[in-house]
Parts: sequence; C-alpha cells; structure tokens
Amino acid sequence: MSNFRVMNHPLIQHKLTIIRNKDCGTKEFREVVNEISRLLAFEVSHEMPLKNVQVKTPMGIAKSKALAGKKVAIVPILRAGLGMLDGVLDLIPAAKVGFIGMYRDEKTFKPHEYFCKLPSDIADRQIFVIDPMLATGGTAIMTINALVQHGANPSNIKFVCIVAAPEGVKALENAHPKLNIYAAALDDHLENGYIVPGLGDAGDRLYGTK
Ligand SMILES: O=P(O)(O)OC[C@H]1O[C@H](OP(=O)(O)OP(=O)(O)O)[C@H](O)[C@@H]1O
Ligand SMILES: O=c1cc[nH]c(=O)[nH]1
Ligand SMILES: [Mg+2]
Repeated sequence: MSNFRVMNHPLIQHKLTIIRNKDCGTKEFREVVNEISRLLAFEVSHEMPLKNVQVKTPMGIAKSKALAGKKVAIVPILRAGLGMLDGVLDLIPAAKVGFIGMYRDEKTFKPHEYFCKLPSDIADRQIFVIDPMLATGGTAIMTINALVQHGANPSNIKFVCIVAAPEGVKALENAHPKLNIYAAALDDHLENGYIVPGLGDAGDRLYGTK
C-alpha cells in the first residue's frame, strides 16, 4: 500500500470519532465532514511544489515562496463527495470544480455513472477527487477511469476520502498504481458492501435520506 496514507492529525481523528457515532445527527454530521475535509486538504496540500519569488513589502523586498505546480481541479463524486467540497474549497478557493455522479447498485455494489461535467483543461490540472467512502473501490476506479479518458494522468490525481476499507485500497491501487490515496482512517473490512466499523451510508447521513 505504498501510495496510500492515513492522515493521523489529532484534530482529524477526534472529528472522525464524532461522525462515526450513530447518534450524530445530519446537521452535525455535515458540519464535521466539512471540517475534516478542510483539515485533509491542508495535510494533502503539504506536497504542493513551491518556487522562489521576490515581493515588495512596505519595508523592502522579501525573498518568499509561491505555489509553482499545476493549477488545481477538485472533483467531488456525487452525492457524498459534495459534502467535502466546501471544506477543500476553503483552502484552495481558486480551484476549478468538476462533478462526477455515481451510485452503487444496491445488490451488486457495481457503480453506475449518471453525471459528468469536468473543466475543459482537466488534463492539465492537479486533481483532487473527493468522496468520504472508499469501500469496494468500484466507484473510485470508475471515476479515475473517466478522468483518464479525459486526458488526466493518475500521477496528477489525489484521491481523498475519510474512511477506506482494505479491499477498496487494494483494488484502487491495483487499477491505478500511480494514484495517491489519502484517508482519515483505514478500517477493518467490508460487510455487505459497507465498511465495518465505518460510519454507515455517508450520502444518507449527509442529506438525511434513507
Ligand atoms: O467503493 P464503493 O464500493 O464503490 O463504494 C463507495 C461509494 O459508495 C457511496 O456512494 P453511494 O453509491 O452510496 O452514492 P451516494 O453518494 O449518492 O449516497 C460512497 O459515497 C462512494 O461513492
Ligand atoms: O460503508 C459504506 C460503503 C459505501 N458507501 C457508504 O456510504 N458507506
Ligand atoms: Mg450513499
């Protein structure tokens, strides 16, 4: 699991405990997913390249730093990924945003794409794909496949989730070995397509559906 990292920041871990609780209601769940996503974006963006620049301050010239790499596109996987979007945009407000809509078949757990709207220059951007849950990996693999079809290189894509299952990480790594995968937690296993202990159905908990 070389391209997979768990973000162990204490604030992320504390907030994850809040949303795992089955008694956490929709309002708090949505707020805390947003807060975790902001922290995950902060941690993941540590690796962004910098260049040396000079800037005139009111007192002189400072040798300083500015972002040097590709511009960013954020791609939430609908629906649940939408719950992470504002948190990531808080830190990278100039990012372009693309949307991919996917749902899993309730019996086979196979993903189905129902929407795709991406920035026209997606292939030239550093891409953050966001979705709270990486379970079987089917949805993530299909999403990365769609991005590759639009010209993106998996080595320029970061898949950022909140809870991952070992089965999903393995499947995603096998399908896209160059992809970087980040999670707040690596859980135990899958049961009936759901992550155990996980946090339940992220989309339903974010939007109050069931
Ligand atoms: O790794 P997988 O086995 O593919 O499962 C993960 C997917 O399942 C959930 O979406 P869901 O299909 O419930 O759609 P929703 O976001 O609309 O609730 C979740 O948000 C992921 O997109
Ligand atoms: O545990 C899971 C698995 C897939 N999707 C979810 O929302 N939760
Ligand atoms: Mg769901």
